[in-house]
Amino acid sequence: MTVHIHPSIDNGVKQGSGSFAGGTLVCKCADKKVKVGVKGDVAHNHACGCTKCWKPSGATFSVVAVVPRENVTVLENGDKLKIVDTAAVIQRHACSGCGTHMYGRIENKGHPFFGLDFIHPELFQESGSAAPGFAAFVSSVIESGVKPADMAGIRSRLKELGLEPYDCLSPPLMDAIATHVANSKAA
Ligand SMILES: N[C@@H](CCC(=O)N[C@@H](CSCO)C(=O)NCC(=O)O)C(=O)O
Ligand SMILES: [Zn+2]
Ligand SMILES: [Zn+2]
Repeated sequence: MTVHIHPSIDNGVKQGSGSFAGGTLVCKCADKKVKVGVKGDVAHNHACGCTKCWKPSGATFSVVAVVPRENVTVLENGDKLKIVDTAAVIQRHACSGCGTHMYGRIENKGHPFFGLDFIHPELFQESGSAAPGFAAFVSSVIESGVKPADMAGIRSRLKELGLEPYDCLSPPLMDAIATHVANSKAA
């Protein structure tokens, strides 16, 4: 069985240049494209199996990373952006023309990841941004219709690609969340 994870990594994970200075995210509309500028490189890039992150056609996983929110600026056709789910922790601003999620923003100041926006590096018109380094919410692909029997093959392929599979976030990110919670309780 051929396991498709995501078109940007199915032929191997291409490492970033290490000096990506930022770029422009572009939606998939034929005209009046939404363009979003991002300063600097991305961090914590990962494949995400959750049902909420945007996946291109045919992908089982999304590829999603974070950048400081102050580094994100809507450049063109921002009037086409609509929040997918205003009740979600991550408010995903999607193009109403093509459905592409252009950036996801956390507005809850108490959230461990407040200050970071979620973006999809494959939308950069420039190459060289940091590569994905792990896979998160892997079991969640079952919620999107993947058969439980296919999970062993999916985890095996992720490992082959060098993306350690986790059913939540990576240990460093889970530690960061727990540290934030502990500090909030202590305060
Ligand atoms: N099983 C659920 C999991 C959804 C989920 O918790 N997703 C994470 C990771 S998104 C990027 O890594 C999350 O933080 N979600 C917050 C939000 O989406 O607002 C499912 O698959 O739906
Ligand atoms: Zn669009
Ligand atoms: Zn996700």
